Amino acid sequence: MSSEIARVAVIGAGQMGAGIAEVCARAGLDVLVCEQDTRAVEAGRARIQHSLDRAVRAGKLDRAEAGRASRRLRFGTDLGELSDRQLVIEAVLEDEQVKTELFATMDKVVEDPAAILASNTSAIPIMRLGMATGRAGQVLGLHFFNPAPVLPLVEVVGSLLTTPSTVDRMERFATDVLGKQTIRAGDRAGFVVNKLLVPYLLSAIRMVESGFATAADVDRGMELGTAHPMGPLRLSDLIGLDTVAAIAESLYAEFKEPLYTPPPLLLRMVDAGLLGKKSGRGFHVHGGK
Ligand SMILES: CC(=O)CC(=O)SCCNC(=O)CCNC(=O)[C@H](O)C(C)(C)COP(=O)(O)OP(=O)(O)OC[C@H]1O[C@@H](n2cnc3c(N)ncnc32)[C@H](O)[C@@H]1OP(=O)(O)O
Ligand SMILES: NC(=O)C1=CN([C@@H]2O[C@H](COP(=O)(O)OP(=O)(O)OC[C@H]3O[C@@H](n4cnc5c(N)ncnc54)[C@H](OP(=O)(O)O)[C@@H]3O)[C@@H](O)[C@H]2O)C=CC1
Repeated sequence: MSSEIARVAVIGAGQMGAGIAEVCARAGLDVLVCEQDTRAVEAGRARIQHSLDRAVRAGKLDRAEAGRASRRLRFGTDLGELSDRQLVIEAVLEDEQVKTELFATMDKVVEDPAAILASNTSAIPIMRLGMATGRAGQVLGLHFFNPAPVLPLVEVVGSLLTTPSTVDRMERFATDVLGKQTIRAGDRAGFVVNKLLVPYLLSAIRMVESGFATAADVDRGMELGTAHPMGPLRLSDLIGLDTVAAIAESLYAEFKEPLYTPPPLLLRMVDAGLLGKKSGRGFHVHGGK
């Protein structure tokens, strides 16, 4: 059944939306990428091209196949173009109001009543997104990991109202079509991975905030001492400090446990526009965005 999905859309072409769109195009799907304006479209297009070129340089992707993947991507700014899509994956910023408004619009615009609406949210309960639509049975979380073309996992999250056939179908789609590996997670803020990962990132930020250790030493400690590919401050910078703060807010709102509260240093860095890799500076300075 999963092979029936040929026409997908990805909304948002930031670091995750671009990565998910690339994964879908490389899997042979017809991909529409929607962004807010032409500036964001061009930034998203460049992000995907850069990543495809990188895969070609690394010998992971044939140049001709990269060209075919590029040609499977179409970009636009008009959500009306979603009308013929069979699956829409939302990957805009981690803001519940923005996402619920978008789900309501997607529901109106996508014509096929059997089409599936998915969110790449890091932590927002799927039920809230489903309830913004008239098809909560076909709304679920498809949570990719950064960088999406590289990391194999997709968390599949059904809400209380998502039909079991939707969850089964999307699990097969993620494995058989996209070549990912899946786990199922319950519909609680943060699902499985972020509920474990984010308190660790917040603890590392608290260590830096208190002067207990420097960001460089915390990162070196975890990289050299536990073989993590990147330490928690560098990883927070990769994710985006605005996104880390938003995930912490969702976790705290759901569980009311102090370990989920965003440290003031994190909030001040977000206020200052020090968002990590995407803004050029966070806990570390980054050469490229
Ligand atoms: C917040 C959420 O909701 C959920 C999340 O995503 S949590 C964050 C999860 N992500 C992580 O934990 C990332 C941890 N870090 C890593 O896995 C690695 O450091 C990394 C893959 C990002 C980079 O790996 P590295 O070995 O340091 O660098 P590098 O050698 O440049 O890259 C390794 C490979 O990834 C590829 N790669 C790295 N960044 C990439 C990107 N942004 N896009 C595409 N490909 C990328 C490289 O091309 C390279 O491919 P080859 O092995 O085929 O050459
Ligand atoms: N970063 C990560 O490691 C991971 C993030 N996620 C989740 O993926 C989603 C996207 O995150 P990420 O790609 O990192 O974020 P980015 O900041 O890289 O991209 C966010 C995207 O949302 C767009 N956007 C901003 N405001 C609006 C709006 N009002 N309406 C529509 N689109 C808007 C942005 O466009 P513009 O450029 O014009 O502002 C941009 O394309 C979030 O839900 C996040 O939690 C999931 C897994 C990992």
